[in-house]
Amino acid sequence: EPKKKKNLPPGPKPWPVIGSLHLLGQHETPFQAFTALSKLYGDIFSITLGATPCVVVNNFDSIREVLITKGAEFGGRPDFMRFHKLFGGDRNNSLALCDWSSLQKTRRSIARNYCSPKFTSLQFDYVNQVGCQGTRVLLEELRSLPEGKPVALKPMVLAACMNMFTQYMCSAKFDYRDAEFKRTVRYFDEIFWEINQGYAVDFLPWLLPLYANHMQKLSDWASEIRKFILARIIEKHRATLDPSLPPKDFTDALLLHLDEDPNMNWQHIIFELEDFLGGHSAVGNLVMVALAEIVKNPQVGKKIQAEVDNVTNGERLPNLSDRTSMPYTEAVLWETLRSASSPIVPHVATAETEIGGFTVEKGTMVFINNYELNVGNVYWDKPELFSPERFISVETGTLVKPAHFIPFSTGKRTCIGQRLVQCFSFIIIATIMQYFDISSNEEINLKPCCMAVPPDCFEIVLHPRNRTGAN
Ligand code: HEM
Repeated sequence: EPKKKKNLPPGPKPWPVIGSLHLLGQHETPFQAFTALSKLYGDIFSITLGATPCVVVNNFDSIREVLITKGAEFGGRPDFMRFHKLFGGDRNNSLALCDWSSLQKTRRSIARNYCSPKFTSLQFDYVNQVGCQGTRVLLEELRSLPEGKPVALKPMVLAACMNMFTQYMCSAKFDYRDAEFKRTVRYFDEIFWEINQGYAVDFLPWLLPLYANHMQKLSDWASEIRKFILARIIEKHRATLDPSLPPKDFTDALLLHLDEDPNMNWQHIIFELEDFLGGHSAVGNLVMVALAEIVKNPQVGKKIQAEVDNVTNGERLPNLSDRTSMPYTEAVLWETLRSASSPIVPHVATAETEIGGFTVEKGTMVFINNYELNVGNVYWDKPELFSPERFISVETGTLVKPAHFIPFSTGKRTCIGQRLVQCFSFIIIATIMQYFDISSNEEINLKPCCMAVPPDCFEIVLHPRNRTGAN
């Protein structure tokens, strides 16, 4: 049988050594550069970055083909040095940065129960309880601050999120003033900011010596975090674990699995827990971006307040059972996810395959241009506006999610934490807005294509609301 001729996607001709990396530098972010290049070369184009062959997919049909129809052929992840540094020298220790494997299948299935609780389950009630408790502590902290002064809200929001995660997954919580806890939350946030940046060194490994200090910092942060988790969380669990009882939390479930499954080792357990606890940084950063949008768009804050006042009658704090009656608040979170447009982790083709009829060779890195899905004129009316109303049906007043809106990706490597994100961020935003009007004395600049704000970011001014009849 004659060999079929390869029909590779069109794209810019690479230069020696750097490939087409310079083209990405012509825009504020690589994803904006991808959109510009797609106008020249089409929705599926190839580009060489350093020496790495890549394909960029820019429209919903081809994105669906990569993530769903052919998800099994695009289950790999890129081999960036930074990823190895963060995970004890091997990125396959990480749930999000590993290649697909049967180990990954096991790890995802242990996590699913805890991180994607069904809405009617006991687990879900527990998420609600933990989220409300954690938010009450945050509220007390915020109410004790001097009124009308700018405050660094981020460390407090992150501490609240971390306590929700440690309480939910490890039955442990910590004082905001506990120095080791504070430091751990800070290191997690440094790492979250870090993995949200793109670096030329990812594609030009020979630059590595120049980044020696930076890489060392990454390893150090990760090992400090590991020490905290071992000393302050795992040791106690191990001492009290009773294998004859059902696991009381995610940590127990992981430890029990260690005894039962020969494919799991001690390293896997620690890293899996670390990965999931790290999810609190994503929630905290999302909350900060949502607060920034509320400051920039004061009418949004007023509408959240009207909704939460109406639902709680000013007599109690909001909780997850209010979500269905608070579509606007929920829509603010969706609109935050849309406008921030956090990148989807690149996938890698594990075999030769095709996208939209174009050949994609084994080992090709595939970038999903979800920036285009989130802000393209083809998909949205006035995409540049922050308008939560776009997610609310005019006829029914309920939430509607367009199929092309996939902030957590889709398919076999879709985000495992999305339910927790939606639950915890809802309670925090609804509660803060119930108690405070917020503003800022500085101009807040948010980076496009990024859900992260820097560890030391903008300050917020909290003005207690005049809520007559409220407690
Ligand atoms: C604002 C918050 C978050 C956003 C926007 C987000 C988004 C995403 C996206 C786009 C992916 C990539 C999926 C793909 O490659 O196709 C992903 C993967 C993942 N996310 Fe999230 N995520 C968030 C928070 C969380 C949290 C809180 C957790 C943990 C509790 C979490 C756990 C994971 C894991 C484990 C993966 C890797 C799945 C795999 O590769 O098999 N995420 N997330």
